[in-house]
Amino acid sequence: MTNRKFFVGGNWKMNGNKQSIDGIADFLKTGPLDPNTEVVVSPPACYLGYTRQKVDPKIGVAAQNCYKVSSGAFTGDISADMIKDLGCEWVILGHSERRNVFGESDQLIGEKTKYALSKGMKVIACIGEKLEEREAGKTEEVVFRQTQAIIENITADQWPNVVLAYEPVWAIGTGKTATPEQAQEVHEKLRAWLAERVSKEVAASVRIIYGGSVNAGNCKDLGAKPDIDGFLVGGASLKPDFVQIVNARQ
Ligand SMILES: O=C(COP(=O)(O)O)NO
Repeated sequence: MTNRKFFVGGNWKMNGNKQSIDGIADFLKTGPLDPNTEVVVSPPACYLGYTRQKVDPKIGVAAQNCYKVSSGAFTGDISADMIKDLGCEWVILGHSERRNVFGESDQLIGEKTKYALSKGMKVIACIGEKLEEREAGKTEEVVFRQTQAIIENITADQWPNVVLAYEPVWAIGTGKTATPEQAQEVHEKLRAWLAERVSKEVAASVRIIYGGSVNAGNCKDLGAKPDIDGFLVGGASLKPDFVQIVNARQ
């Protein structure tokens, strides 16, 4: 295996309440969690402070989005400064639901990435093709285009604060998980592309994690692939099975 620390994120999306967060905090405390896995959970913005207080300090807390400036007339949005003010250091950017439900462009996601990193945040940057794009043989074209808009906003010293999440849209919330071979193929090609476009060092060190219907039953086979450095888990991160996913490499 590589020297990239295995990384498992739990994207709770627009789900939960204080009582359910208490339950998640409890099963995470019980674990036991593999100490060799970096764990980050991501609640809805209104529960960032509560979650930060409730979960073990060793577990990171991520916002599910943020805007591209520190403050101003942007009703309904939040900034990296506010996320940090709540003691949270991570933010997920470019999730396919932000792209396809809320219309976020590659350019906006790139600007958000630049801003969040400039404020010292750690970023989980999401990419992934739609089913029709895969069926049209455009997976690489789409993934490379999306990643280009992200990497051009990252300076060399900021790369340790970046995790890339490949989340094929057709696998998200559908139960149609990419096979370990399908996911490995994209991760391997993306890493080779990064070696050309950024550097061999960045390509070798950046974590590329997979998201899309990961569960306790498929996480070990996925996690055994050399270029799959972890997961960004949706539905299964709300349940105690999440502990098994965190421990996929054990
Ligand atoms: O969107 C996802 C994946 O969601 P699911 O695990 O529910 O497919 N991660 O950010």
